[in-house]
Amino acid sequence: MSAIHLQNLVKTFGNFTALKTMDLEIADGEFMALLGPSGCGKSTTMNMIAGMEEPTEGRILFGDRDMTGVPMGRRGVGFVFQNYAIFTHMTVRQNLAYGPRMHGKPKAEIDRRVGAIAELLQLTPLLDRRAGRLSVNILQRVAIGRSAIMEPAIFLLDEPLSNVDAAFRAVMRTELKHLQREFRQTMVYVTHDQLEAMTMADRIAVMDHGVLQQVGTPIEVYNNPANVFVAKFIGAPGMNLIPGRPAESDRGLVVDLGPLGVTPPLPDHLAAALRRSNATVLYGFRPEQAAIAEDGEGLTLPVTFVERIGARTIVHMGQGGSAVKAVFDNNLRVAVGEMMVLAPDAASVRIFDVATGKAVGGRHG
Ligand SMILES: Nc1ncnc2c1ncn2[C@@H]1O[C@H](COP(=O)(O)OP(=O)(O)OP(=O)(O)O)[C@@H](O)[C@H]1O
Repeated sequence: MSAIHLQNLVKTFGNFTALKTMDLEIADGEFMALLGPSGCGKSTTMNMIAGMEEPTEGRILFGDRDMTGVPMGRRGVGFVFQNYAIFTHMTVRQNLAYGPRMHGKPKAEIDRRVGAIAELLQLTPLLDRRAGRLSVNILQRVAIGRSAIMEPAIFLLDEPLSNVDAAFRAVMRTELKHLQREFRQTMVYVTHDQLEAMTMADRIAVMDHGVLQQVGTPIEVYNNPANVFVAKFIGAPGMNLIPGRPAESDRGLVVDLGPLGVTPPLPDHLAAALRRSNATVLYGFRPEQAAIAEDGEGLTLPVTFVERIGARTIVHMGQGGSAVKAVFDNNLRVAVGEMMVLAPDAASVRIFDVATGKAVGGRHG
């Protein structure tokens, strides 16, 4: 039985539909990220799970219990928002102890829980400091601790790291994952940051414009995006997508990319799927999954920009409206204006139908 089951949820505000039929099952103990750009309906979904909003249509089940219409306070969920809610006149210890105290827990139990959660979130040295004097980073950590200390079976976090600085965010990604494993919680985590989703989540629900686009493990959504939106949104940089037409060659089916040349032959399953249609397609490959073609056979493009980011070099290429990026290590010597011949890794190539935006050829290995 799933811990949370969203059944055909719809949410409208007046005549605006923020969520168009969301159907999602979250397993017990699973870390599920709701990922998508601003305004895609992530928070609306989360607020309905928490009980802050009621769905216009559909049901929300926790286990086999229908929670639709049950007030927030009786759903037994922990909730952490982007903007931490902390009592600034209290110490960190008093903030952490607040929930268990309100629930009438015995002092020894409160002390034990405060000690454990402070240790987990590295707050032990700060326990007797007044919250009002602490940095935003630490306050968000206290806010997470204050919710986590209630040991909720379902823990909802809505962009909890968006106000903290980058270095601290990296630390917190590890700590939150650790926290979730420690307490074996079902965690639903809203973010627009694919790095957060990719590094922490067991599965990711990718959303756009109020529509669930794909649900899968981080590696599934990276390797096998269901459509063009997911292909572009996941990955940094996102997948290269070049318009072209399938064409027969003496070596098998290829894609004619116009001024960029002709691709290497497609793997059999893609060729078979494409032969059935005469569609215009997008030829997709990840910037990390292409090499410089030593034999000179591949997509030929002029270099327009070279970005050197520590260990990686991102080479931007472009011609006739097609922009392509490729990622190499930092040993690459290349200059703007040079022609580059790229050979995408055949097994990683993905094809999308231009008309529907959907991946062609089903799932890949
Ligand atoms: N109470 C409301 N009344 C009217 N429109 C709303 C309301 N709440 C949300 N919306 C609209 O619904 C859409 C989805 O909002 P939601 O907050 O769920 O998006 P989001 O994916 O969480 O984005 P963000 O990260 O920007 O919060 C947005 O267009 C938003 O303006």
